[in-house]
Order: sequence, then structure tokens, then C-alpha cells
Amino acid sequence: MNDAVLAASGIGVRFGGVRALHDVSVAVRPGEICGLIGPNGAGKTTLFDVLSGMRRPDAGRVRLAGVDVTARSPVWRARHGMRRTFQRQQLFGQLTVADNLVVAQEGGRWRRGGTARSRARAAEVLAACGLDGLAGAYPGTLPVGLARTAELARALAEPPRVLLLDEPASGMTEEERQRLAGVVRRLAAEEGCGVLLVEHDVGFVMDLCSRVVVLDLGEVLAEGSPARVRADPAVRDAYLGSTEAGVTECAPPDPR
Ligand SMILES: Nc1ncnc2c1ncn2[C@@H]1O[C@H](COP(=O)(O)OP(=O)(O)OP(=O)(O)O)[C@@H](O)[C@H]1O
Repeated sequence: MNDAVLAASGIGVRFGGVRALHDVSVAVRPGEICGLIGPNGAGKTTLFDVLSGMRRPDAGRVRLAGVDVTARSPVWRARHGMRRTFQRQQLFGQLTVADNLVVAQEGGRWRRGGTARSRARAAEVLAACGLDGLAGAYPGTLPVGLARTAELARALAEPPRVLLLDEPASGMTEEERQRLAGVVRRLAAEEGCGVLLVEHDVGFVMDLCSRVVVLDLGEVLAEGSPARVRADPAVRDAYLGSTEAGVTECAPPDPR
């Protein structure tokens, strides 16, 4: 995929005797929302770690907007437009939600309060995420769904070129999930951001994504439109179960 904003090719990672990823290739185009699903232990988090620079792969390359970033640090990748959210929230607990977004923009230059420009951008992003009433709240006081939304807002504090979302809907109410889906759709459609989404809630992934990649035992098992992936017998065997109502997930949502 030559026009990809993010492309990983031939990725291999081993943890001692465990083959976590083997010859995995994934690409995301600008403005595309791509899902990454698979059973527990399939290698999704390890792949996110490789894409974001937190883990060097034993094999393969990662390209950001065509530039080989395999040897680049997470900070370098973030500076060049790659953002990631985590299963465990990473907000600074001693700062307000708004200040978390200000710090995300200013990094080491940050002084308490931040610049007017950073504060204005933080307010704009919080409003877009439906968090305008919580700018002064501390992350630790927020229920899990709102804290995850705040984590997403922090990832958007500087407009990203590509966004890696790690189980963003986990612990969210239906209303929060709808809002999350709206924010991600707008980001992709209006700002051309490429999104790669790991999520155990298969219904959420199938609704939101135009393409889905299925990992199993560290390898790409299937890839294609949600309808195609849903109908794939190998995917059903490895991950999806059939019910009268349709396809549901087998792996339980991560309670973290
Ligand atoms: N630091 C580590 N040391 C040893 N083995 C690891 C380590 N991290 C992951 N693994 C192993 O690598 C494989 C892939 O794990 P990974 O966490 O990437 O899967 P996952 O698809 O994200 O799972 P989950 O859905 O449960 O988060 C698993 O077999 C896991 O036990």
C-alpha cells in the first residue's frame, strides 16, 4: 500500500520461546479507520508496541508516511504525528484534564497554565470530545468511560496523522461509545487521520471500521471488509462465535 500513512511489513517479535508476531504486515491509509481484532494473546498489543516504537521488532520495518521509522523512538514518532492511547490510562493524575492536553502540546516547554494557544486548542478538543464541562476535573475522579475519553482527547491535543487506539471503548456506557465513534469518524473524514483500532467489542469495530485485520497466534488470519471478515470460517473458528442474533465475541472485554 504505497499511499499508507502507517505501514508495517514483515514484523516478527519473539519473547524467548514465545513467537508473539510472525511476518505481520498491516497498513492504514489517511482517513481510513482500520480495526485490529483477535483473541487474547493474538499479538495486538505487541504490534501496537512495535508500531508506536515502544518495542523494536526482531524482523520487519515500520513506515510513517513513507519514512522508515523502525529505529525511531516513540517521542520522535509522536512528534511526527503518531499518537497512541493505552489500555491503562496514562493521564497525569496531579494535573487537570485540560492541563493534560496543554502538556501534551508543549512537552518540556510546559510551564504551569501553558500558553493561550495551547489552552484554546485544549478547550476546542475537549468540546469536540464532549468533555468541556470536565476541563478542571482531575483524571482520578472520573469514571472509567470519561477517563478513557479524556485519554483520547489528550491523543488529539495536537492533530495526529495516525492514531492507534487500544481498547478505547472498554468500560464505556453506550452513550460514551456513541460519542467516541462520532469523534473517530470525524477525525478520519474531516482531518484525514488514519486510525488503527484494537477493540474486543466486535460489534463496535464492525460498525466503525471500513477494513478489519484479524490476528491469531501472532499471524494475520484474515483481512477485509467487516462483512467479509465476519463470514470467514477461519475467523469464526478462531475468534468469533455464532449466535442467533449474529456474531458475538468469544474473548471477554478486558476489565481494566
Ligand atoms: N513482555 C512479555 N514477555 C513475554 N511474553 C509476552 C510479553 N508480552 C506479550 N507476551 C506474549 O506474547 C503474545 C502476544 O501477547 P499480546 O499481549 O501482544 O496479545 P494481545 O492480542 O494484545 O492480547 P490481549 O487481547 O489479551 O491484550 C502472548 O502469548 C503473550 O503471552
